Amino acid sequence: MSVTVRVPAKVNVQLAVGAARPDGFHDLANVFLAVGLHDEITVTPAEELRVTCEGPDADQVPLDRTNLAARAAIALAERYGRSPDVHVHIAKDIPVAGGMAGGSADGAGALVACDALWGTGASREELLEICAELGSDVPFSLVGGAALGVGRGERLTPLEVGGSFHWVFAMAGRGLSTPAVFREFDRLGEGTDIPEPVASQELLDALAKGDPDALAAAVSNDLQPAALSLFPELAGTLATGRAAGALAALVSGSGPTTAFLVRDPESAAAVAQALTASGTCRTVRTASGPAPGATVTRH
Ligand SMILES: C[C@](O)(CO)[C@H](O)COP(=O)(O)OP(=O)(O)OC[C@H]1O[C@@H](n2ccc(N)nc2=O)[C@H](O)[C@@H]1O
Ligand SMILES: Nc1ncnc2c1ncn2[C@@H]1O[C@H](COP(=O)(O)OP(=O)(O)OP(=O)(O)O)[C@@H](O)[C@H]1O
Repeated sequence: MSVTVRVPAKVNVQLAVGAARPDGFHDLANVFLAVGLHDEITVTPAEELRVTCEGPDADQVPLDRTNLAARAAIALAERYGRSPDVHVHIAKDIPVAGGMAGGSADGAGALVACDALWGTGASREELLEICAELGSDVPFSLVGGAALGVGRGERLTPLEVGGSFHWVFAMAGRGLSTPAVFREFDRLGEGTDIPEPVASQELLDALAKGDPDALAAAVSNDLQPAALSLFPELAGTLATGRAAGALAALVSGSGPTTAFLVRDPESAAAVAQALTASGTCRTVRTASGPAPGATVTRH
């Protein structure tokens, strides 16, 4: 018997970042949109907890107990006083260390899968609490759709979205460490007054209307200057997508994946082709959002 769960990647259509808190984290106004790029997590009863991974980036995924999927299984097992002895298999399509919440997706997926396999009957609130302990992005990977995250990004309010938005994503040749990007944000902001992060009303209205032009005018990412400072070549990728007709071009979360909002699938194909031809990125993918959160696909 095994359970398979499908979990989406995310792009941050707004990422407003406040000053560093005493605990080292930053308060955020984080507007998440789940997009149709997925990891699939399968859990099967086993002699002991073990993790395997397949996919283009599999060699970069830790297979020990630091893997977020393993940590999720352990956290749920501890809460229910049982052993976490499962084989967790990750079919990985979300780029690793790409700013698209790949590890977080696997954490949320393993949690939902183990919950179903073990029949723990945990409430949604309990699962979200465990997600928040695992990482700031993990609760959103569970709920999907679109949501505003405040605090570290873990306190979510679901958002209404009036249509589907089309995106092109350019994956870079190497990853960026999320803590390093936040540290660079702190360094670049030294000596300046950093305002409280707030969600943009224009952006929320654009999402609610499903209006890509209005969304393009409102997207923002306060981590982008820090990501570009650590990875200057991304500027060329952003310029290539803009020149090919993207309505907006931005770094996804902490990067280095770059995200291009486009009007329709035809425009997506043109932008994807230009990015591929430019040789400024490793892989190019198209996807649309919102996409549903962690979903059991086989039980
Ligand atoms: C950049 C984003 O992906 C945007 O959605 C998230 O804010 C990062 O979420 P995540 O990868 O789940 O991050 P966590 O595992 O919670 O934290 C990793 C590290 O990122 C930094 N971090 C993360 C979230 C936050 N609100 N402030 C931070 O400063 C901290 O250095 C932390 O040690
Ligand atoms: N299941 C997992 N998949 C990928 N990386 C994992 C996983 N578990 C732990 N990690 C570790 O987490 C690091 C960050 O990987 P991840 O793919 O989650 O980054 P990310 O997508 O940039 O995250 P975010 O967008 O949430 O900031 C990796 O370099 C790896 O060492």
